[in-house]
Amino acid sequence: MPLVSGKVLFEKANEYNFAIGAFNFNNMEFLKAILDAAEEEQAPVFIQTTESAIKYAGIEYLAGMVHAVKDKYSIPFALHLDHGKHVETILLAIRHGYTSVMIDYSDKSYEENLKVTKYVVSICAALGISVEAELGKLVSVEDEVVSREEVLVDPEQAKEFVDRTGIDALAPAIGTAHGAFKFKGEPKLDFERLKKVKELTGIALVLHGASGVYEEYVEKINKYGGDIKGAKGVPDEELKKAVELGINKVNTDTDLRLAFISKLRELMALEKKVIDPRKFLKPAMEEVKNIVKKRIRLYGSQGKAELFRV
Ligand SMILES: O=C(CO)COP(=O)(O)O
Ligand SMILES: O=C[C@H](O)COP(=O)(O)O
Ligand SMILES: [Zn+2]
Ligand SMILES: [Zn+2]
Repeated sequence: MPLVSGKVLFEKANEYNFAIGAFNFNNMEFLKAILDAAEEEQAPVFIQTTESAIKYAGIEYLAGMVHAVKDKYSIPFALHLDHGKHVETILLAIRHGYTSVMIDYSDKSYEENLKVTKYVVSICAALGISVEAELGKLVSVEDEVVSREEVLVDPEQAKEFVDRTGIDALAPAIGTAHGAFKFKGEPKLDFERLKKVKELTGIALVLHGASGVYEEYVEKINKYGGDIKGAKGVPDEELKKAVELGINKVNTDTDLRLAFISKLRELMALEKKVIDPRKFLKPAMEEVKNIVKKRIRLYGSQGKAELFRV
């Protein structure tokens, strides 16, 4: 199956109540690991790049690789721009064949977010490209001086935002944060808020900052020379509940990084004579593939490629 619009993925996941994995990549190793894993699981998937990924590799490389390999895969997948902070990047992504974009004006005023998101939707709608936007701020609320009301999504405002912009998917801030240090104390997602947003909008919802930050990787990294003590993520049970309550796309980047780096650190520490990068990168890539498969099963999207073959 060729690249598909994110619209198709969002619609089906919303209709059938499951979540599609969205995984970030910056290079060939991650891209191949993600697509191979999704193919083996027969799961639809979003492969996504941030602006900093584009800065790192160049969009020609990132999009070029995707377009070069797309026909090798039978699963439906979308090439998505993650956290597009500038309209220029949205246009760049469109020119390079991205089939889905996120316009992230969540750190600007509500009115500005509304205006720019609406503009992006007007462009993308004509091209059949899906648009994701974000409301609220992705900070771990417990270590904020500000109150939950100030940083988390306001469900009534979410409804108005969705109605006025015509977006395909919304990322509501419900207490998760990006990176390996999400919570100081107990993980706490605001499920009541999530439920309300779903009830009021009915739209496909996206969970950012969803990585599990699994102990095995954190321990291995610390054991072989790293120092990420105190790293903590979203427990699998919480994530499952979020999916049950209406999350349809789950963004994971940190877990892939942890899987990759833990293997790399281990091998670099143990294999002192090896200088062929592939001897390190191949097992690290396998580790990424394993975590992607595990996450796909957790969201309930394994085998769901079937739904798209009509
Ligand atoms: O939200 C993300 C990318 O947009 C990634 O979140 P994690 O840092 O939890 O993997
Ligand atoms: O927001 C998502 C990422 O986890 C951060 O990615 P980045 O380092 O490519 O900007
Ligand atoms: Zn954001
Ligand atoms: Zn994110």
